[in-house]
Amino acid sequence: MNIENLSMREKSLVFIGFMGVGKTTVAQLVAKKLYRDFVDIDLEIEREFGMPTTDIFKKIGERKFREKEKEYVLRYCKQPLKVISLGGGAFMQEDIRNACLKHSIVFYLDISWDSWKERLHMLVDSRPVLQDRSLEDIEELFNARKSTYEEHNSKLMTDHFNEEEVANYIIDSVKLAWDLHE
Ligand SMILES: Nc1ncnc2c1ncn2[C@@H]1O[C@H](COP(=O)(O)OP(=O)(O)OP(=O)(O)O)[C@@H](O)[C@H]1O
Ligand SMILES: O=C(O)C1=C[C@@H](O)[C@@H](O)[C@H](O)C1
Ligand SMILES: [Mg+2]
Repeated sequence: MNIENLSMREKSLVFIGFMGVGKTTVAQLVAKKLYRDFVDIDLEIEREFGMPTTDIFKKIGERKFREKEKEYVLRYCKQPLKVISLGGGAFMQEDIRNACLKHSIVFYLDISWDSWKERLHMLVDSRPVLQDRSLEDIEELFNARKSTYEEHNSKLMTDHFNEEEVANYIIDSVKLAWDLHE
């Protein structure tokens, strides 16, 4: 497969955004509705190491996690017909951004800080980056990452939509893009 020549319809869909915004949940739904393979980069890394992300960070280190993250994203984003959810920090790596923007269609799921902080209690145990940080520090990280996520092909503010509504919106906008580029 010549990856340089993927058509708009063949390109994989990649979800980016802050941790807990719903990338994994929505990507899984979108994959199902479009009959595509779903790939979650965090899950791929966890499978390889045989342990949850929190343990990978503790026992092997964030650096190795980030290397693996890059390896998996660069591999999958070039393949056709996948729906891929990235980890919340993946897009901070320039090589990942460049590869995704070149080979796939990048959807940025955004959320306001006020809505996001209501989810913190559900996330903290499984997201090592949130552990041992004050709410102020987390808000700073949330704001600091925003400008990097702004390098996308399409964006949705998800505050007032449930998972199903977000997935349906994405599918409608993907279909529109396919039609426009035909
Ligand atoms: N639109 C939504 N409205 C309300 N809750 C949502 C929505 N989307 C996802 N959630 C919930 O938020 C939590 C986090 O979602 P999810 O794991 O999909 O986030 P994520 O973006 O993949 O995070 P990470 O970057 O850490 O992988 C889940 O409990 C999920 O059910
Ligand atoms: O935002 C982040 O830096 C992270 C988000 C998660 O998806 C995982 O990739 C990991 O916990 C790091
Ligand atoms: Mg996820």
